[in-house]
Amino acid sequence: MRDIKNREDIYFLIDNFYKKLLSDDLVKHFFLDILKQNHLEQHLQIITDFWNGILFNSPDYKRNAMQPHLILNKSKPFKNEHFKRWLSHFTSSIDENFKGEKAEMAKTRALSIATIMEIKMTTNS
Ligand code: HEM
Repeated sequence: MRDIKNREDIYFLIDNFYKKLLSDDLVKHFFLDILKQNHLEQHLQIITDFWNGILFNSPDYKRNAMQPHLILNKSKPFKNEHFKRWLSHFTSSIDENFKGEKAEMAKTRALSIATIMEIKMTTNS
């Protein structure tokens, strides 16, 4: 198995990750608006840009990743079990396909951002 090496690999990873999220009854309700509006492809590209920035310092993602979650949390509360499931799908999507320094970096960063996100949600709601 090889490491994540470019944007194409990240897209492959994210596409795989979202297949797991969208077929999981515990978390799929968060994504229904995206599906309803037919925005899945656009969303996957945004998430790919985000990770391309984290792993390869690409400047393409210039938005605020925290904001849409804080807004969504008001109508669809995020609980610890959702974060745990999100992280487990993210981690398994990586482990099933990639191995190496970037693969480890992605898992570590996902855990730290998810932890911060969860804290922000419980202090803002
Ligand atoms: C329970 C866990 C999570 C769920 C259910 C979730 C769900 C979502 C949903 C539904 C959106 C679209 C929001 C919108 O456009 O209105 C979104 C956007 C996004 N999420 Fe998450 N998310 C979770 C955790 C995370 C974590 C931990 C990260 C980062 C490591 C992350 C990164 C992003 C990014 C970059 C966007 C795009 C924001 C933008 O529009 O610029 N998410 N997420």
